Amino acid sequence: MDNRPQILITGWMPKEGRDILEEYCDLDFCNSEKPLSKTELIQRAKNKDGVVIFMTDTIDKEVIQACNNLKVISSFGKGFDNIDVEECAKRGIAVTINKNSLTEDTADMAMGLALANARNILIGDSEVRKGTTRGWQPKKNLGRSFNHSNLGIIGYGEIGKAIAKRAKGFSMTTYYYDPTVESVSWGAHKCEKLEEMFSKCDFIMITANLNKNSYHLVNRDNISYMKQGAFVVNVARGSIVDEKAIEEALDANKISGYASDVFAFEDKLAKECPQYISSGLLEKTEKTVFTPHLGTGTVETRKELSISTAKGMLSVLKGEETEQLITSGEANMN
Ligand SMILES: O=C(O)[C@H](O)CO
Repeated sequence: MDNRPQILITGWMPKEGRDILEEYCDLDFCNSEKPLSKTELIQRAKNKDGVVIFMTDTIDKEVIQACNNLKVISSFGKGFDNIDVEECAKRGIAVTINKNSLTEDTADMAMGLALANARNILIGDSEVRKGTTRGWQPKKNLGRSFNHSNLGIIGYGEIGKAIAKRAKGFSMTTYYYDPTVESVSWGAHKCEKLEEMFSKCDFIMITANLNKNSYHLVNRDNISYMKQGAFVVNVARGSIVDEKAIEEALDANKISGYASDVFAFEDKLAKECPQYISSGLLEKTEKTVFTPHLGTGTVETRKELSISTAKGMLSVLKGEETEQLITSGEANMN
């Protein structure tokens, strides 16, 4: 790097990553938790060599075309459904993501959501706080066992495998659906068809990338193959499920629960662009558990993400190889 590259960081990012970048680059750091508007984003990114972006930014064709000096976009995360990767590839802009930094915490979150949902942890918490319980009762709030159940994982990448590792500790039998992966790690059984997996599993966990193949992958048709009373857990992207179909399946008692950290309203790819979670889902407090995209929300993981994002960007700027690089919008499901 002859001249110091000019880098925009579009939002707040832990100091550790900024320090790494600052050694080699000049930073324009938006120290804010509120995403930049498209106009502000273009304004600040257009003369930069690199941009660190977050899942709340939309890097579409218009942004990419307006920033014709850009050499690298580094996402502070793993998902890249908010970036027009094909347009980047066409224009020779490198895109880096974080393949491993968030694996373990996201897998923990999936297990936590499943347990909270199936074991009525939030309902119990609410009763204790309201003083509407006498403590132990013989048949009130009975949940379903998580241990020794059948688990189905959609998307068997790093997060899927980290969930399967945890499932072993719960003595679960694990299946996965991922056409791009052949793996027997953690004793998981591959299912060629989603319907086949659905028909076997008590818990379904979604960890796949959102792209045009996985959009509404869990839909009205294939929910009908799910075991009566199954639980669905989503730590990937809201639009991988058809939220309306989930709502109907809960109403019909086809499934017992939906626990999700992610929502269609967050997704740039969502065709229907909902404003928020439907009131129909929100009202089902006994059957649903929701968290506001906290899968990577630990001090440790956010720090690790900042370091790894900075390193990914520097590798590109220095012309070094990095496994963080992605080149096509149709990368596999992991
Ligand atoms: O894809 C990701 O990186 C996460 O969902 C955002 O924290």
